[in-house]
Amino acid sequence: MRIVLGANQYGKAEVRLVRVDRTVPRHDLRDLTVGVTLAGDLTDTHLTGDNSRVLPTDSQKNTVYAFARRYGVDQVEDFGLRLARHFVDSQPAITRARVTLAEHGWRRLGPHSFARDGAQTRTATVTVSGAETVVESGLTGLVLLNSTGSEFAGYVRDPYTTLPETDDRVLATEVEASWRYDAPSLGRDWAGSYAGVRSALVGAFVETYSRSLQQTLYAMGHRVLDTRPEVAEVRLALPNRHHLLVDLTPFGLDNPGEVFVATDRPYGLIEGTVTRAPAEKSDPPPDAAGPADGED
Ligand SMILES: O=c1[nH]c(=O)c2[nH]c(=O)[nH]c2[nH]1
Repeated sequence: MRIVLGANQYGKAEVRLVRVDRTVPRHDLRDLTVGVTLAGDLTDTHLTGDNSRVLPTDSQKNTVYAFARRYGVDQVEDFGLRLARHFVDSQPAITRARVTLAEHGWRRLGPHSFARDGAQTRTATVTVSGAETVVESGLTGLVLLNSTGSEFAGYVRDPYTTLPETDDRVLATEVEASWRYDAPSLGRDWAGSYAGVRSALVGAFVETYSRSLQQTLYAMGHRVLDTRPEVAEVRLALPNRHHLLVDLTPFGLDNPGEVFVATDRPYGLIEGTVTRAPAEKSDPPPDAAGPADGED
C-alpha cells in the first residue's frame, strides 16, 4: 500500500495589527487580527525537507505589517486582496492564498483616544486561486433582542418534549453573518456595503414578527439579498439566547413577561444560507404575518 501526502496548507495565524494614522490631527485607529493560509506545490518540504519553495510564515507575518505601513489599512477587503494577490503573484509554488481579517471596532473618545466598541467585529475572507477571486465579508458579535413580537408553538411533541408553547417571548441572538460578493474588485465601496448589509440584517430582525428564529434567519438573509445587489449569498448562524421567564409565584408575585433569567448555555443554534436561485420567478418579500415558504 502506497502512502501519499494529502491536501495541505500552511500560514500564519492571528497576526495582531494595530495601525495608527498620524497624518491627520484626529488620529485614525485600525485594529485587525489577520490570518494567512497558502497552498500549492509544497510536496517537497513534507517528503524530503527541501524548503526551497517555502515562504516562511515569519515572512508572511512581516508582509502583513509592511503592507499596513506601505498601503495603509482602509477597507479590510482591499487589504486582504492586496495580500492574497501578492502571495500568489510573487511565489511560483503558491496557487492559492487565503487571507482572513477580523476588524475590532474602537469608538472615538477624543482626537487620539478610543474605547473598544463592544464585541462587534467586522470580518473578511479573501481567497485568490488561479483566475478566481472570492471575497466574503461578515460580522460577529452583533447582539440583538426583541422583547416581544416573537412566539414559538406548533412544533413536534415527542415523549421528551417539556417545552411549553409560547405566544409572546423574548427573542435574542448574537448574529454571526458572512456574505459573498458578486465580482469583487479592489477599491469598491466595501464600507458602504458593510453598512448596508448590517442595516438590512438589523432592520429585518426588528421588523419581522417571528414564529421561530429560523423564520427570522430567512427574513434577515432575504432582506440583504433584496436590498444589496452586489451580494450573491448570505450565511447566518444565530444562537438562540434563551430568556426564561422566572417563576415568582413562591414569593406571591405574578410575572407577566417582565422578569427573565438569561441563560448562556446550552443554547439553540440556528444556521442557514440564503442565496439567489437561478429562477426566472421574482422573489416576493417574506410575509411578516405568516411563515415564508423559502421557495420563492
Ligand atoms: O425559534 C426557535 N426555534 C427552535 O427550533 C427552537 N427549539 C426550542 O427549544 N426553542 C426554539 N426556538
